[in-house]
Amino acid sequence: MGRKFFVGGNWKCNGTVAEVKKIVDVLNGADVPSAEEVEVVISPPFVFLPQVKALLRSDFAVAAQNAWVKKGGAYTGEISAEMLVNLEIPWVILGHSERRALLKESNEFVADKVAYALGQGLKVIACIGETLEQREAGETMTVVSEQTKAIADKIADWTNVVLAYEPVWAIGTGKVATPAQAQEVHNNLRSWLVANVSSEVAESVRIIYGGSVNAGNCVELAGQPDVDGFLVGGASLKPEFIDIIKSALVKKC
Ligand SMILES: O=C(CO)COP(=O)(O)O
Repeated sequence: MGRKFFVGGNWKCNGTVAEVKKIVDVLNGADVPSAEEVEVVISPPFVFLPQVKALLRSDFAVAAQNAWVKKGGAYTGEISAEMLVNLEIPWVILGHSERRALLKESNEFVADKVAYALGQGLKVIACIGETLEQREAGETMTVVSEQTKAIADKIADWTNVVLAYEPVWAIGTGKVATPAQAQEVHNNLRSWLVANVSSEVAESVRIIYGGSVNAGNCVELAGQPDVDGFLVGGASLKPEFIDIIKSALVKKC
């Protein structure tokens, strides 16, 4: 097996130069499992990416929170995948539910972004997840498999993809999915990948969970066999993010 535990910190639209320095200082001083045991990726807003990249310890990587769907040009306000590559930013988060909901990014648009970013050599954290209404209507698997299918239809190689299952009802709400709820969806996603992509991809792709992860709930979630890590929002701005990184050690038990 050997899926390396993955912990991403999505800072969303937060931070000042001084706050960024403070968070990076905490990360740089932390005693965490080695890069063999956990892959840590920090995702500040675009404007802070060069600052974070310059200051951050070398065993942690950085990610952008978005990228334009094709080659740059006359797209005011957008940031292209080529620019991220030029700045040596290795990762990008795509399809976050906040962008899907607020900026009306469709499954197809997100999939086009994933395909384009991969084609430029970026590694992608691709986000999927259902709303509360969809969960209550029993549509969770339909929704997440449609989101995943849109991506699967447009990419041939999953090596540089991490799939982030982030139920919308759990994001920023303090209402975390139970370990059983997360495990069920992750396991179903793996079965979907077996049936629709390949058993090799199903076995090797990391499926991480996001939505109100904190120091208090991360260990139990990390203990689930199909939870390969986390995408953390609010808690990634706080020192407790270190404890979340350390939950990687649960996999060794
Ligand atoms: O959206 C998320 C990470 O991308 C999760 O956010 P919270 O951890 O703040 O719920």
